Amino acid sequence: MALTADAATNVAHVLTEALPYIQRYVGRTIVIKFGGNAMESEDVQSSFARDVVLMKTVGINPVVVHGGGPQIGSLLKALGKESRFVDGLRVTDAETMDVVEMVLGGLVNKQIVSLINTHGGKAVGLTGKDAELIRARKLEYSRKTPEMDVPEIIDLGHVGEVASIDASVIQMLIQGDFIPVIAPTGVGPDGRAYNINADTVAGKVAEALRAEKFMLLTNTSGILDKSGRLLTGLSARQVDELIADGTIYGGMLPKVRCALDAVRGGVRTALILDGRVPHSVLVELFTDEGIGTLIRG
Ligand SMILES: Nc1ncnc2c1ncn2[C@@H]1O[C@H](COP(=O)(O)OP(=O)(O)O)[C@@H](O)[C@H]1O
Ligand SMILES: CC(=O)N[C@@H](CCC(=O)OP(=O)(O)O)C(=O)O
Repeated sequence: MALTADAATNVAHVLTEALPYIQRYVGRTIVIKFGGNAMESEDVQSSFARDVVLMKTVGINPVVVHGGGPQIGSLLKALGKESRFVDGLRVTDAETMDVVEMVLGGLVNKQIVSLINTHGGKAVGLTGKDAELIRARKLEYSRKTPEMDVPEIIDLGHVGEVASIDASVIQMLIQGDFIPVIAPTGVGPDGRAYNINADTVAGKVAEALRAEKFMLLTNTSGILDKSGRLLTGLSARQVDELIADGTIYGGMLPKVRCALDAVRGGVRTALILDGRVPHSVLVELFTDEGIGTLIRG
């Protein structure tokens, strides 16, 4: 059945609105962090994969870094192990580290790779161990509240921080028209695996690639204020205030911190947006309105 004249005008409007954005982003790299919470529905995974393939098809270079926190939690639970978090970071003993590698590098990574390929893309899955893409060291974690005289040191086990990113393998894949899909596990100097927060890895990858845009897809419409309203744009100072008064907490902490680091490290824009909304990546990239919270340096 043919479109009505009104519907045809709407379709034409959407397509032409996208043109200047496509022209702006052609040849540029966009790093997308796909969070474990956002990826829980099959529809969302599928629409995400289509968006990524569409980007690549029009000449943009998407690089995917995924999470998988809830998926790690489910397997740990099935194995009778409890998950414990400190400020959004999973306390990772040796057994947990094995599960993290299995779930992130195996299950979740291959699921995303396979979906992108089903939609006509050429995705290649990597962990930090592949070509030593993500070199890591143990994260020495400490925190201090106003009531404490000295900072409290907390041993998070096999949790790492990024020492360096070797972007050469990613660049090679981009040039070969592949879509890199990266799991956030790092490798230490002794070959040991480290569990790194996926937001942190994605931010460092975006910096190393000097990405045009860094998009963090999560399970809220962006950063919300105390009454649940979306904050559409935040400066570094506003972020500090929202952390200090407890509005930003838990899993949102690594997200805002790495978004800030990324924009300070040369990424043009960082955004936190709702990955549960189908095609949120395309709406953000190709429409005048955009969605989510924009983080400024
Ligand atoms: N100010 C805030 N606005 C929105 N979400 C927040 C805020 N502070 C904390 N959060 C929490 O952060 C969560 C997102 O982080 P996380 O669960 O780690 O997601 P992901 O799996 O996508 O990385 C939200 O679901 C919410 O519970
Ligand atoms: C150290 C640490 O906390 N690592 C995370 C890695 C996965 C992740 O970050 O996944 P999401 O993006 O889905 O939360 C974890 O073990 O859950």
